[in-house]
Amino acid sequence: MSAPERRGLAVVGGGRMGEALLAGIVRRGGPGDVVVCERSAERGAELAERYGVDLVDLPGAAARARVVLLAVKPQDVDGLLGRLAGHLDSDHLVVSVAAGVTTARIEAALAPGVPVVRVMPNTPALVEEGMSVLSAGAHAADEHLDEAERLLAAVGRVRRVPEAQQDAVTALSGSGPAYFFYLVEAMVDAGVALGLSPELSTDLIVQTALGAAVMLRDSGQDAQALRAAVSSPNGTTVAAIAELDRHDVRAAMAAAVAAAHARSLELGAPRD
Ligand SMILES: NC(=O)C1=CN([C@@H]2O[C@H](COP(=O)(O)OP(=O)(O)OC[C@H]3O[C@@H](n4cnc5c(N)ncnc54)[C@H](O)[C@@H]3O)[C@@H](O)[C@H]2O)C=CC1
Ligand SMILES: O=C(O)[C@@H]1CCC=N1
Repeated sequence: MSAPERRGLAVVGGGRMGEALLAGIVRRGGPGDVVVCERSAERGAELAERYGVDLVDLPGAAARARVVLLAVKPQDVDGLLGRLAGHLDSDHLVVSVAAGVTTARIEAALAPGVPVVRVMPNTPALVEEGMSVLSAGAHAADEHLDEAERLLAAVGRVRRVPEAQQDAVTALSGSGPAYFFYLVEAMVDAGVALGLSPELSTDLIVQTALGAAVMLRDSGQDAQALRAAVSSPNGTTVAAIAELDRHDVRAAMAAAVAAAHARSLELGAPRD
């Protein structure tokens, strides 16, 4: 008997990241061949209704989809694979976004030869400004990377790295949106402390963040040059940056990224 013709995509795990990817992919290509599988029945029903996709169980996900995208927490990956493995074969493509979890660990839980691609996306995928970084597992050929790239390209930019770099990528672009949100929280609070309303302070900072990001992307100048252009001699910006240096904000950022990297490695360590 020949293998069944499978098409489409199953998103397994419809939490914050699963939904961000689902939303972007459906917005681009429509709900067509997309299904969702979610442990929480209530959450699953909410996603099915919101995006017009079918809600399926794990066997249903494997039966309907060629690409099975795992978006559960790293701690839940092993349990999930234990229930899913028997339904997957080498005609599937497994795409995992779980931080830290290596392709070798996923492959070990699956039938021999099932291709696995590890991806580190980020939540701006929700607004089609995601950064997704792909690595091939042992059985993933270029065609599998191309397929994963086409999928993720619907929600933003895509790059490829050797898997050894994925924990560093996770610490930078995976967690990175949170670092910018943290800065925005601090800047809005600082504006409020100076007497601005929270609404005005937020508006000023969000537009400033957006403008700065577009300049970083489009101006052809690097961050240091752009910062120099804001910093009038003996002016306000120089006074502000001196305070950031005095509080060693660069060292704090380096320590934060190193902590995220270490945690990604920890999450990837095989379970007992
Ligand atoms: N949140 C983020 O910014 C990013 C998250 N990731 C990765 O994405 C994965 C998910 O993270 P979040 O969405 O933040 O977590 P989350 O906790 O919001 O979502 C996980 C979802 O998976 C569901 N789930 C758990 N076991 C399941 C199973 N056996 N079958 C079906 N559904 C199941 C849960 O009910 C939950 O809705 C993690 O591995 C994380 O490392 C990667 C990049 C960025
Ligand atoms: O915080 C986490 O573990 C996930 C992975 C990268 C962003 N969120």
